[in-house]
Amino acid sequence: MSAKTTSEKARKESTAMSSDQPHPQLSRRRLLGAAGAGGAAGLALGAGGYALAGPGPKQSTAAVTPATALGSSAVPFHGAHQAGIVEPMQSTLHATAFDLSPGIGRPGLTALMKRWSAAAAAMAEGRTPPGLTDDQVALDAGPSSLTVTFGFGASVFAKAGLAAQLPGELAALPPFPEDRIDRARSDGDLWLQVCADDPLVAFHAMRTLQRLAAGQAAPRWQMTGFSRAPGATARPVTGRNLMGQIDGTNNPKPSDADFASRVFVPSGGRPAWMAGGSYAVFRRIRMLLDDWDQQSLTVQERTVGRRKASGAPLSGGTEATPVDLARQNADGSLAVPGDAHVRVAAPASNQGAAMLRRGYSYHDGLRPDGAPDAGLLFICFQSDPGTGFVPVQRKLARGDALSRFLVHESSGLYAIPGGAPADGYVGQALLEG
Ligand SMILES: C=CC1=C(C)c2cc3[nH]c(cc4nc(cc5[nH]c(cc1n2)c(C)c5CCC(=O)O)C(CCC(=O)O)=C4C)c(C)c3C=C
Ligand SMILES: [Fe+2]
Repeated sequence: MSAKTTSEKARKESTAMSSDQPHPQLSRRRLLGAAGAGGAAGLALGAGGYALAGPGPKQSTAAVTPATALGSSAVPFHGAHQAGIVEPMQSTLHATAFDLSPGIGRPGLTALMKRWSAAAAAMAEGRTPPGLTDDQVALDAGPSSLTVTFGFGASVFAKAGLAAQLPGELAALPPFPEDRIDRARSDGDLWLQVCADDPLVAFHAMRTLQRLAAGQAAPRWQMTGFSRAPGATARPVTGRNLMGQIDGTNNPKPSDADFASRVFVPSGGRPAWMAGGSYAVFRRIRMLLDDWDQQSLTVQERTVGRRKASGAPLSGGTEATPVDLARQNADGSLAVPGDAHVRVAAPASNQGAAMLRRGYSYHDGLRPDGAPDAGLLFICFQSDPGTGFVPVQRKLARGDALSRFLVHESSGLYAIPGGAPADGYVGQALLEG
């Protein structure tokens, strides 16, 4: 099987982030060959010791032979969808927004997307990207499941002379009650989500892409997030957020019949250049952890609607048991309280609205009052934010018990084009359409 076929097949087989089973998505990650240059075959074991199928990607002579399965694990850059959406979350995130430099226009944006795509593809295989003297920050490491996901903000379309191509789905998010959005740390013409299982690999990729943009796009804001390190738990489990909750259980799963239509714009959808793409909502949500930590376990569990230790719904069962929103306690009260987060956010409470969440924790030290500047870099992907994030957040902002412990501080909405073809670049259908 060719590397391309392997990559496309693996993408189709991708599944959602949370599971208490060995993660099927790990089959999409491949080990770079240990034999060095020239496209050596993939190794037999993947991250966590799961079997991996197919040959490894070709390596240039500049490729490093990594020491461990974690470092060797590679996620293909090319495919029908961009990488970094359905893959299991890596442990480090850099989210960066850029603004185009004045006068760059469509030719400059096209050149930048070509350069960025070539660099991301090379780094995803553990190769030094073309066009730069490498800073050697990741010199000793393999790709460590590096993914780079590119997005276009609404503001880039007019700047690039592409106003007619602006999707209606990129209309500004409405203001939500209690929002405290810092516009300087929001929006942006371009958005990059860089994720990897090694912090130095993630930093190197983010920094390399920033250097490649010099003169054409300048960083507007940059944030760093973290998730669980691979291997920290005895078996793959759903991650926890900084409030201590198991977070990600009820994400849409690729095995759901409507998964693709919820997350991706179909081929034949509008606009045509977004086929295979998605829309990402980004929110920096600070947690009032000092207040949260003062609540009893009972209050904390009733706030979310799930047990803190196990993630099981208050209506009973285990983490995997569907939430029974109708279930009553012996005294006739609702087992899952009326304002519990899982009730208010559930598709059943929002005309079926759903999104694929892929958020990362952040911790940026202390605020002036001594409270932790910490929370969740909430990221979600959906085929239409108007039937995903927007109605759910509208409802949460009005009547969610968890919102009393949260402050939304920055916000962004980005069109995530479909994946780059093997010989192409991300955004090609827009920029050459
Ligand atoms: C607008 C969408 C959402 C925002 C913003 C949001 C913030 C947020 N959520 C948690 C913690 C949990 N969320 C959980 C479930 C859950 N959350 C949303 C949406 C938003 N959350 C949805 C659609 C769901 C699934 C609801 C369902 O169908 O059951 C959970 C429970 C476990 C899980 O299913 O993932 C937790 C815990 C935090 C801490 C937070 C902001 C910081
Ligand atoms: Fe949530």
